[in-house]
Amino acid sequence: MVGSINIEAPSDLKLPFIDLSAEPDLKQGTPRWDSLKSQVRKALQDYGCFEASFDRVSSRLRTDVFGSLEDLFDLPLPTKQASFPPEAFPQGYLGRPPANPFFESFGLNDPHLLDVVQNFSDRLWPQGGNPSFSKNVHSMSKKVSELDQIVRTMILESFGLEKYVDEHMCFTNYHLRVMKYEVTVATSETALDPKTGLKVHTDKSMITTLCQNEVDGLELQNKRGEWVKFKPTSRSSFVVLVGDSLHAWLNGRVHCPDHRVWLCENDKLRYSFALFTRPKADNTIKAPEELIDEQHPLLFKPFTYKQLIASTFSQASLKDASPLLSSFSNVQTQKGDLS
Ligand SMILES: O=C(O)CCC(=O)C(=O)O
Ligand SMILES: [Fe+2]
Repeated sequence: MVGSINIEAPSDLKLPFIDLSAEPDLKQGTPRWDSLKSQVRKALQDYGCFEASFDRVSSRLRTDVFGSLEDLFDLPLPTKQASFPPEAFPQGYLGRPPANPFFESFGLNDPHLLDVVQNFSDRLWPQGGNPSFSKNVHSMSKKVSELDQIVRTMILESFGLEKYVDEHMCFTNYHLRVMKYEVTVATSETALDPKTGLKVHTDKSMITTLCQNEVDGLELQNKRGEWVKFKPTSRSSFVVLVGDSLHAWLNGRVHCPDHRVWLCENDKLRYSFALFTRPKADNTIKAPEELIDEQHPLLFKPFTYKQLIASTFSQASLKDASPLLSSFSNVQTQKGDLS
């Protein structure tokens, strides 16, 4: 929820760092798995997020993905705009919000499926697509979806909810958003802070898994209200964060962090890649009975993801947010809105 924004907050706090590398042997039931799942639970209770190292994504793939994103955003504006019809929203080119002309993004559903990414690339590069773009973005999305599934399995196990793991995996789908942030000097016409990136928001997803090029800027608020600047421990890591849907499904057991992007390096472009694990639109988010008792009364009446998005939309301040941001990111969802 939006609190007062303390820009001068101490910046020496770090996100918890959890090594989810496959080696040595990341298997359910091993002592390493059990120790990692406790770390994940603790991080999500305190911060609602953590930095994950995940060696299934090589540094080569990561470099290639960000190269592909540069190719994508460098396409001529009419090509980007014509790539998807407006009714495909939130897929395709999402433009530059009037309130923040230094930010642009694309969306794509099911990016872990190769034919979906190939179709996207055929639309953007009509002369034969862009095979390396498709290969890189598909491969990254697939591996990040594996990271999401490891994390969700750990979360459910850590709350004694292992019987719901299969159901949980079928309950959701994936949406990719890729973003470019330009840093520029504010002018009197734009009256924007030059460091504006992305306003404070919570994600509506279950889980969001993020990575960025070498330009930092993400800041997150822990449960004590302290802002933590994300300063990666490893340049090849990911940020895993809890969205409103998981917060509600776990009946408030984990923190759902407000976060924003606040650019500090004035001469560099920032690119980010975010895989949102979202409930399917008509699925009902209802906390399992194991998490409801006298000490933990039900916090949210059951709601569908579609209702969550609609409720967010209805509160949107459309004058200063793009349709994308107002529907998916930049408007807060108070507990009461869902009840
Ligand atoms: O670019 C980033 O690092 C964060 C993006 C984000 O918070 C979002 O798209 O919801
Ligand atoms: Fe976000």
